[in-house]
Order: sequence, then C-alpha cells, then structure tokens
Amino acid sequence: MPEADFLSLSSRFVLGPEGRHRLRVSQSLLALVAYVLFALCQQIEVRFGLIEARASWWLSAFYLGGAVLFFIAIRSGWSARLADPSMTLAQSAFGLLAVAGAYGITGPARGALLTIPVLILMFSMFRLNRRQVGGLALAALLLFAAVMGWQVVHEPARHDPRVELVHLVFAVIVFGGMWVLSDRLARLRARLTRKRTDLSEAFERIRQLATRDDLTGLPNRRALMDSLVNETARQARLGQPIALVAIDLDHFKAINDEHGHKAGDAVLRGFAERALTELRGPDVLARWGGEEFLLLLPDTTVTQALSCVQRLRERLVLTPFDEVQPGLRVTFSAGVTRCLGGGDIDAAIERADRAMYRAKAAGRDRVERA
Ligand SMILES: Nc1nc2c(ncn2[C@@H]2O[C@H](COP(=O)(O)OP(=O)(O)OP(=O)(O)O)[C@@H](O)[C@H]2O)c(=O)[nH]1
Repeated sequence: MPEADFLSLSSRFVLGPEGRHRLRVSQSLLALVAYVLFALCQQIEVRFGLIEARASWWLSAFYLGGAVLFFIAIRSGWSARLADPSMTLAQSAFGLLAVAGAYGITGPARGALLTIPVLILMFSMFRLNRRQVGGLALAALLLFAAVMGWQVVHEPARHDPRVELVHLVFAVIVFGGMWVLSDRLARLRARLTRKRTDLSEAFERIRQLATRDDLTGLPNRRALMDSLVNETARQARLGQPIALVAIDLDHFKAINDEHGHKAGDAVLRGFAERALTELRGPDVLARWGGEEFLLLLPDTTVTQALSCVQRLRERLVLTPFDEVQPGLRVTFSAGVTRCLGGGDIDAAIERADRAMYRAKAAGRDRVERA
C-alpha cells in the first residue's frame, strides 16, 4: 500500500470521516496529547525528587483516564446529542480540576502551573459565551485558592504562606484578565455574526436583483439564459427534449393607453401569476422584456408544448383581469420550437420569436410552431 494511502486510511480510522465531527475529534485528540505531555513533565519532576511518585501516578491516571473518556465520547459520536458536541465546558472544567490537583502535589515548581489555566480558558473562549468563561475563571480561582489554603494548613513546611499569597494575587490578576478578555472577544464575535448576517442578506438581495424581474418577480433574461444552458446540458446527458415558447401579449400598448401604465403593470403581473398556476415545477417562465415572455419547458416535446400553451390561453379566457378593469380580457400570441442546446440556444430563441410574429401576423391570440 502506498505511504500516502496508508496515512490517509489511518487518519480516517483515528479521526473519522471528513467534516465538522472530524475537527472536534482532532481537537480532543490534541487535548489528549497535551495531557500525555503534562504527565511526562510530571515524571521528570518525580525523577528530580520534586513530586512524590505515588501522588503523581494517581493524578496522571485521573486526568489521562478522563481525557481518554472525552475522546471516546466525541469520536464515537455519543456527544453529538449534546448542545455542544465538543463538550467544551466539561473539558475545560475537567482540565482546570486536573491542573489544580497538580498544583496541590507539585513542589517548588508549582508556580509555573498557573500558566496552564490561561491556555485552557483561551481555548474555551472560542466556543463558550462570556458568562460561561467568567464562571470557569471564577471557579478556577476558587479551586486554586482552596488548594493553596489546604496546603498551607496541612503542609506548612512545603507550602510557604507568603509564596501562596503571591501566587493567589497573580492568579486573581491573570484569571480576572482572562474574564475581561473573554468579554471583549464575545462582543467582537457578536459584531462579526451581525456583519455576516447583514452580508448574506445583502448577497441574497443582490442575487435577487441580478436574476429576477422587479415587476413580475419572474426570472429575468440572464436567469433564463442560465437555466437554458443548464437544462440543455442535462438534456444532452439524458436525451430528453426541451421546448421553448416565445409569448407576447396582444395589443398591450392599447391597455396602457386606455387604462394607464399602472394598469399595464398589473396586467403583466396578473399574466405571470395566472401562467405560473398552469406550469409544472421544472418549467421556467421568464420576462424577456416589455410584454414579451419566454417559457422553457424541460422534458417536453413541441406537441406537448403546444397543448401547454393552449391551456394557458384557455386560462386567460376563463379569468379576465377583473382586478385591473372589470371584464378586461387579455390574449397573447406564441411561437413554439424545440431547443437542441449548445449552439442552438440563440437560434432556438430566434425561431420561437419568428413563429410568434407569424402568429401575430395571422391575427393574434394563437400559437404557431417553428
Ligand atoms: N405598463 C408597462 N408597459 C410596458 C412595459 N414594458 C413595455 N411596455 C409597453 O408595452 C407596449 C408594447 O407595445 P407594442 O410593441 O406596440 O406591442 P402591442 O401593443 O402589444 O402590439 P402587438 O404586440 O403587435 O400585439 C409599449 O407601449 C411599451 O411601452 C412595462 O413594464 N409596463
């Protein structure tokens, strides 16, 4: 097996399939590695005679066991049922407990351990809210204060009260600082989230403006061209026919002249609404410009398209535009062609257009095939 394949297979075995879950698993694995390093450091201190061996073994067993359990809970997918599948709060609290325990058993070098809660709190800031981070910082402070107090009382020979007091003051400054920092970070995150929402709303609006006709809400010319390209590519794969229909409302200028431009707008909207109720989901009716529409009918032969257009005509006969002017009837002329895709798109539009003009010339309110 090539080396690269072996590596990707073993990383898949340890971390699971790609995705958010894998990110969580790799983070908990990283935490496990950190605990192992921490245990090794403790062993060095044991060798130096700074820590008692038995206490060190017990504590190492506690936090390594905990870290393995967290890893299993996340890797197995069990934690996915929780609100935070990364178990950030639990992992951070556990880490702080382990460090406080280590502080209790570590000899003169224990002051260095005060830097580790900073690391834990910094990691937690990316996932937890400021109340949770504040709670963790306060809990860590109380935990350390309790361990310091307990040691001063029970082992005054090894734990000088003056040194513990200095450590405690430093802990207050550092943990307090972490809380202030988490507050700033939370505000920054909230601002970023707001900006991201604004940005995606603006993007959606731009997309609408670029692809929709403002008056009717139908796809515009550009969106129809995109649909044509996509559909004809699909047609090439599946061998299905596509029909294209050019539709132009009859005597629309007269409607504008007699009833006003607003009434003309309402007729365009009304036509779009009526037509959409007669079409299937995959059909695309677009406003091509003015009072002209283009209809794309995927998986439809020209004969089927002719009966679809016939249905539209009947619909307009049955539902006059009473909302514009009581009894106002609107008709259209249409031209139908088959679109073969690729280089035929422009040619098909032209064929449908020419057929539609033939329908106009033949007296309007009719449909011609190209
Ligand atoms: N109200 C309104 N009118 C529009 C819009 N776009 C184009 N028009 C008008 O549509 C009319 C089209 O007129 P013509 O091209 O002469 O077509 P027609 O009167 O429908 O005649 P035939 O197509 O030959 O049946 C023009 O008066 C345009 O001003 C629009 O968005 N709203």
